[in-house]
Amino acid sequence: MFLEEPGMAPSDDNAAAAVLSAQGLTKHFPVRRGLADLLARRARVVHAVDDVTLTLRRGRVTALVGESGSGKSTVARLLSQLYPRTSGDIVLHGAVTTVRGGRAFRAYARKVQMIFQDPFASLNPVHTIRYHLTRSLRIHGNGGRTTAELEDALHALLNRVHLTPPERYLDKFPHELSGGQRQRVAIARALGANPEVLLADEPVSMLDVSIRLGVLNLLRDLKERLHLAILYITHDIASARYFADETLVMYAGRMVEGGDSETVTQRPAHPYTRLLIASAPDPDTIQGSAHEAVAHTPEDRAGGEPPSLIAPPSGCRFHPRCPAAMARCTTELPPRLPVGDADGHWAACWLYDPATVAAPRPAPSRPAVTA
Ligand SMILES: Nc1ncnc2c1ncn2[C@@H]1O[C@H](COP(=O)(O)OP(=O)(O)OP(=O)(O)O)[C@@H](O)[C@H]1O
Repeated sequence: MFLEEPGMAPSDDNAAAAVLSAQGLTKHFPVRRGLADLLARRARVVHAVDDVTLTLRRGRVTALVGESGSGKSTVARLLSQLYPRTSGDIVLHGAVTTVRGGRAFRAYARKVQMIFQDPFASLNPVHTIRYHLTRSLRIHGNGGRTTAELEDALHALLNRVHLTPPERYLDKFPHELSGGQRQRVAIARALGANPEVLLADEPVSMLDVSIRLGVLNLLRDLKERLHLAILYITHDIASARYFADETLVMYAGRMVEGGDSETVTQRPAHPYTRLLIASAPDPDTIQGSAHEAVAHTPEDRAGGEPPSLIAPPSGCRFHPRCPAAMARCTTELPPRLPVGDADGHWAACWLYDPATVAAPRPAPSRPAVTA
């Protein structure tokens, strides 16, 4: 059997073991030069991802949350080594790993698999489910030596994603399945590699609301049974609370907050995380307020547009939209600062600098309206 049997609970130590991490991961995309650029002899770049550090652990889901264009998909593509990085390290089981196609990429992909947002586009319409899964099993050396072993492996994959009985699905074409079933096939195909890491880029955002929960529950089941390390990319912070152990928040290419999901979603510290939550209310009200200078008002929710990533704001990239911005936010990049007493909760925000806390409260940069 190439997949681990269910019911093998990992020890706490194993559950927390780091599998894949990013350290200072940075990706700048070159911008095609126009006449003005040529005359000025300048080469501009899109700062899609800057200095992202995160760790994916065995048997844990890490959510990466942020609005459209914040760099989430680029992080996933960097971690899957589909894109070369501008700088920073990707560390797999303690070793810095750089692969550029060929055999090394295949060996890497055996451990790190990606699931894409669109199950309609990710499966080839002219091939059956059997073809897609057989290909994955064979490429990764998990197809067995005989036809019977291959058939067993195919059945195991479909059982694993709860498409049962497998024979009902194996010879179907993608268009004969629903969106949720297709996404399950895409997940099964990823599992054909017997990976340790799943990078799931908005895996449910294109599915009907009614079937999203089923697919998230399946991913959770895989995390628990196969002890997968899962990166769950979403713009829906409420689903991160439900599904992820840890939540990381990105804004304009940078990580701005992180911690266990319950803390980040219920006691958000960074003004941007508060804005995200205010604009996508959780059914349970958000309790507590780490800093009362940030008002939850409709004005705050509507507060402006994400910045240009070609010329991102200096200092904290959120400062032009931030209701609590101070002078230093416009020039100094805030480091990760610990927040409150929840273990591991941090925010890249000067509000949590002990020097700021000790100083007299600054006036907000724009009028705060009391709700
Ligand atoms: N291949 C590319 N070339 C140039 N710019 C790119 C490329 N891919 C992404 N970008 C830019 O990088 C920034 C981050 O994009 P990315 O797709 O990673 O964000 P995202 O948070 O995943 O957004 P979405 O939820 O809409 O997918 C955006 O400004 C985007 O336009």
